[in-house]
Amino acid sequence: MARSRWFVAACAALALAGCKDNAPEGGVDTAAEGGIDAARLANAAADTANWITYGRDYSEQRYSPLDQINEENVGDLGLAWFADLDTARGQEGTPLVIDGTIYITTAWSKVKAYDAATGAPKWAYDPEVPGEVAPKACCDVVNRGMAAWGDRLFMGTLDGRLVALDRDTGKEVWSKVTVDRDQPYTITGAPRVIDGKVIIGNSGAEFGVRGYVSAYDATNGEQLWRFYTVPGAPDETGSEPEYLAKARATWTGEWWELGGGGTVWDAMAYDPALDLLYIGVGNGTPWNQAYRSPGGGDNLYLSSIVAIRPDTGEYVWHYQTTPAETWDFTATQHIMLADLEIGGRTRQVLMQAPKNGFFYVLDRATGELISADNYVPQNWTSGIDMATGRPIVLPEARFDKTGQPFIGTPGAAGGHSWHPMAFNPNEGLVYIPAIEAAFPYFPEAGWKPDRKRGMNTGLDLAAAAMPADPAVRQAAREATKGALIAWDPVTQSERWRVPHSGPWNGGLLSTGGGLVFQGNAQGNFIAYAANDGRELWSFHAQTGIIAPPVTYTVNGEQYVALLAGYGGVWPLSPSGILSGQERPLPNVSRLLVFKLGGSAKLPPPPPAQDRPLDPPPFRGTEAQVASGSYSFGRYCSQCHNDAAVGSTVLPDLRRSPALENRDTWMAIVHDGALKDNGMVSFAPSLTREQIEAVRQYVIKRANEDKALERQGRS
Ligand SMILES: O=C(O)c1cc(C(=O)O)c2c(n1)C(=O)C(=O)c1cc(C(=O)O)[nH]c1-2
Ligand SMILES: [Ca+2]
Repeated sequence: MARSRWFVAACAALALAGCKDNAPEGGVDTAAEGGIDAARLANAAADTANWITYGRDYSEQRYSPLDQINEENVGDLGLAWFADLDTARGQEGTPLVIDGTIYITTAWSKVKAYDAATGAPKWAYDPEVPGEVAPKACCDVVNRGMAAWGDRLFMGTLDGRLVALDRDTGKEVWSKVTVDRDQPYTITGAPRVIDGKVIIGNSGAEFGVRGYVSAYDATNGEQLWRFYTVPGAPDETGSEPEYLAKARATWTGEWWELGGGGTVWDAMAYDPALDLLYIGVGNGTPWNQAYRSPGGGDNLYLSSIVAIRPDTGEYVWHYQTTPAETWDFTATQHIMLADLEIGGRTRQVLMQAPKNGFFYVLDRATGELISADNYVPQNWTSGIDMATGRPIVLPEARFDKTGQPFIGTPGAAGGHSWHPMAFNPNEGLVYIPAIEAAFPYFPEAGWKPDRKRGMNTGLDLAAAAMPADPAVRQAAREATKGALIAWDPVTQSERWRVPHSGPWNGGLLSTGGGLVFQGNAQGNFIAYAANDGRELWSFHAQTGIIAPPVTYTVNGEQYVALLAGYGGVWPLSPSGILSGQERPLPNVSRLLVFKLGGSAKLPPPPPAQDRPLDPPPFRGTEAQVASGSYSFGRYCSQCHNDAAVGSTVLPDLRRSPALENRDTWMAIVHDGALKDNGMVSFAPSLTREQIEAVRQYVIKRANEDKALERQGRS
């Protein structure tokens, strides 16, 4: 096939020496006139009016040169318009803005389009994800965004579809199921489009799946290639590509039974000149390596950054951040590309601040480790051995080997999660929405997987539950924080930081106006000075913010937009007392759009509707509490919080009216009365006796917390 129109255009636009013809024989060429094509995507960084791909451009820098809103005038920023959303779950999406229209994805994989200047709704799309899919999602029913190509938009749905929508009408053009629906796969991450190929990963490594990314033809949804991140069952040995055969030698036991993990659930980036697609690979299943790969081994390509050819899915290089990972240390975090002056020469680098707490700078052509240093405190490692590129792991951290509990820092939430970072080329800084939170890893002796319900971690999540002890709780609160960190990737050092009272804050935007924007758990959307972190402006959004902002122009006027709506893993799974919120904020999901002089007002916040903590008296037995506590940790705490100390996004079971009545509880937990809301039946995994024991456990927990509340010591 001759060089296609778009490709010549992209090369000309980029003036890239390395730009070469790599279109496959009979490959796709779906660039539409006036739509998004390769040239437009390659030029996205300079296209300040728009935000046409997840990370703003293929390098995922989330830096916009726009400077109409700047350090001098940001105090005049005000709400231009807002739109209420029809879900009250975590909003993590990055909007796309294309030629005056803003497109968002919300929780439950819904899509909406609005006039980007006025907020007039244009269309809405609902893929009608069945509520029953929710428990397959480890970390809320979230969606992070879309990709654009031609006159279409592409998104993954929580139930594993890749959907193509007509950008003008929101009508579905095609839809493909990208996963085995009998397995606990979901999709939360945004696809990317390269050369008419839609690249999409998936999620599920807390439960038991085999990770991969796939490419689909944007024209018709035909699958073009699939790249597995971990080797499959032994019967695949003969047919597997070399990179998987190499990986096979780094595993032992029967890892394929639970899939091995290695999901590509968030980060991707693309270098058009090198023609390399970078994917971030997640943790293993189960977390505890003693059960996953009992003889040890690096378990490639878990926790790795892998470079692949977007045309063919061919492996090029990899860098494993955490060999033999056992702490849920994903390397799925934001992958950002930049050209930096290091050691007197310009290096083409790839940067990542994955969960394990190291900030990595790699050569993105070769995967060579240039430097790494910790951006948050760590207690699992004493640093990186630069000769091998491997972390030096402290023996006590390997709970899988010692069989002893380990309180790890960073923990399973990571030093940084999916919340996007941002770059400022003028300051030479990467801004990191960092997390400082430990996790109690208690290995479970004699652990057995459950393929039907609940997480498969190989840990005893009940043994590590937060006790009703005010001193322990206070210590945990003090140790659980967040920060906006301005990181110099050349010197691997922190230039400044803004401390946050809680760990779970919003993704970032950096602008040519010398600003860094971030929302936080307290519900404040704040503009900081890019050079020293001074707070310059703030807006209260009535709900916690986790999503990253974007910026764009319409008719020459600059706007800043973001989704508000607290959720994601933190409000669902860790104890609700570790939110860092001064007062619990409800989920009020909205799209908020700001401009200079904007004067729109939000309606008054909804009244606090917390039911009082007023449980029935505890009349259960100690045996019930022991059984119920174990089941709660394994099956319930994923969504209803550690030790049942709820937050504001999902029902706080300590306050549930169903606690009063055994039959009501059974109708919900055993019979699945609320399955359409996501609360499925747990009968496949738990007997009626065990379900009743969970009720008794929650009643006991609620009474303990009520007693503390009375003493004013919760
Ligand atoms: O292993 C996986 O497949 C997987 C998927 C996801 C996801 O899709 O949201 C998360 C995680 N892991 C994870 O470890 C994690 O901390 C996490 C946080 C969030 C979130 O949206 O708040 N998702 C996920
Ligand atoms: Ca995970």
